[in-house]
Amino acid sequence: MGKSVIVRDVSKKYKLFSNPRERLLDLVVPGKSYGEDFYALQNISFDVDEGDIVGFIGVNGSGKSTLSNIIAGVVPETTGSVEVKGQAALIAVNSGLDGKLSGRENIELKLLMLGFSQAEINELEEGIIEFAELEKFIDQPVKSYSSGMKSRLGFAISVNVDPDVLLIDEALSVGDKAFAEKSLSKMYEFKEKGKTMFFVSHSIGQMRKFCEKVVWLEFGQVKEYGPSSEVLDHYEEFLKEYKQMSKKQKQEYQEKVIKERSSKQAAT
Ligand SMILES: Nc1ncnc2c1ncn2[C@@H]1O[C@H](COP(=O)(O)OP(=O)(O)OP(=O)(O)O)[C@@H](O)[C@H]1O
Repeated sequence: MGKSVIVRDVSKKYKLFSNPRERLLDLVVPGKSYGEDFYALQNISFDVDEGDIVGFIGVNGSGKSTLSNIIAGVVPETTGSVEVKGQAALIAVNSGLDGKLSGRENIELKLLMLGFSQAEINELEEGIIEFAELEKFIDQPVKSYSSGMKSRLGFAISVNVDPDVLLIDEALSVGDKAFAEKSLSKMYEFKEKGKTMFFVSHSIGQMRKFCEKVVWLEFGQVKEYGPSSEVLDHYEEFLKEYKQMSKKQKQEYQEKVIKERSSKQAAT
């Protein structure tokens, strides 16, 4: 079996500004940099085989969504590289939908951007609307949709384009149970077809059931990558302690992890 996704030394740097003025100065003053560099991801590397189902876990702010967005090609990496064999599609709450456009227009726009012809779009459109259960609302602007409706639309588009790599970012946590079950069975269908999938969730139970491997991200770095049962056992142990921490202790813990990581990087 070949490699499906190769992530090499990927870092994502954001600039953090303490006020709007600083952001503006950074934009307009030539040759000077304002704000503070912040690495949402730092030197991430791992490989995924074709047909693997990989979960991303980690506490809030660990970089799970940033990494999914980079693999999907929605957000560019600052340094490093990501190779994806075939086409990747991301399903995330609110991702890639334009609120001003109707549901139907969003479907058409997304498919056009993915390179489908008008004839192919016509063929796919009704199936997507039906899967999303949005027949009555499909010509309303997406900004009037509930988060569950948006998530159903995003899910329906992404699974119906039949991508080689599917990334699902918390999309099953919103919306109703019946749709979540329908989505899950679609995901099992993908699994049967041997597609590569990434799954971001805070639900360890869902992840145990569905994922074979898990990447545990800790504030921008890979803490562990391996068979899901093993990594999830370790993560659960960690969470027990982490949940006991006060807000201040959590902050200090995060700062310590980032500091250690940065000094390790500086030393290499
Ligand atoms: N556009 C941005 N500008 C600045 N910082 C950002 C931006 N996007 C994300 N970040 C920061 O990067 C870090 C990682 O965010 P990310 O959303 O990837 O984490 P996550 O693990 O998905 O979190 P959660 O579980 O809360 O969804 C966070 O500290 C976040 O504040």
